[in-house]
Amino acid sequence: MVEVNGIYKSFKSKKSKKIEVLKDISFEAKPGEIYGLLGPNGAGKTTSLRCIATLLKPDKGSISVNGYDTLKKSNKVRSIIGLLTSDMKLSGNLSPRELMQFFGELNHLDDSYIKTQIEKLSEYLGMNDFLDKPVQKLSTGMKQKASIAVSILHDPDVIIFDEPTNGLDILASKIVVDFLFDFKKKGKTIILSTHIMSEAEKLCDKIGIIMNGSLVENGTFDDILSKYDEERLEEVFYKLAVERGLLKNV
Ligand SMILES: Nc1ncnc2c1ncn2[C@@H]1O[C@H](COP(=O)(O)OP(=O)(O)OP(=O)(O)O)[C@@H](O)[C@H]1O
Repeated sequence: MVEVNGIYKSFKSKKSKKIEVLKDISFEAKPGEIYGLLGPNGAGKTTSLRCIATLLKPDKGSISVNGYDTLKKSNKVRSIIGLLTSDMKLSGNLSPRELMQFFGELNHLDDSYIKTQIEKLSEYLGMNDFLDKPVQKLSTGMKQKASIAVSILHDPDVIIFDEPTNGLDILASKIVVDFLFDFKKKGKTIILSTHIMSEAEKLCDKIGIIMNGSLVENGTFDDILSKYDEERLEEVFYKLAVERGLLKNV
């Protein structure tokens, strides 16, 4: 369970000007639920996810993960979550197996547990053919699978995935989508960001639409669609963007 309560976050520009990128963001995601954070480029999706994952500290507000406050119990929170971000780009000579071993050791996991998880995840994500190849020789989809395997090696209860299908072809995307459904069935709490509306419609139980750092909608699809009297989320998104001056009404 993840509860985000009224968080604000600002960064300093080069001229020391304060830029507020998150303004009063609140939402929650429960076990067995996929929550999708949607928004245009620069809206604040990654910043929100980084705050939940304890990589950034909100200026105001609070976040709890399975009841643990992300500021007061950050180590505990890190042990509960699996984080996948676009800046986790894998490179170098290590193979997926070696990377999983390395990150497992870094997280103080038991060696026999690491080995069992490597076998299990490799089978599960279809990585057997490239488990021992250097990451730098892998395709984008293969690298993404390896990143996912690394992020969930410790069998986290909460999964935070920033644009998990970014750059993947339709087949590789399907593997990621199937994996997310499977994890949802296992009762995990999943929060993901995307700007692919169709993906959100297919995957998410609840969504939050974030624009210019504010959560402008938060709820189930049906609730949001009926509120705007639309059949497609895309149309709602355009309406909201026009209202906020992000898109011209043509
Ligand atoms: N470390 C930082 N320092 C200064 N500004 C930052 C920093 N990180 C993010 N920002 C700014 O915060 C805003 C929100 O960025 P964020 O990465 O959260 O957006 P996003 O919704 O994930 O966008 P995208 O879809 O393009 O990935 C942007 O204007 C970005 O330039």
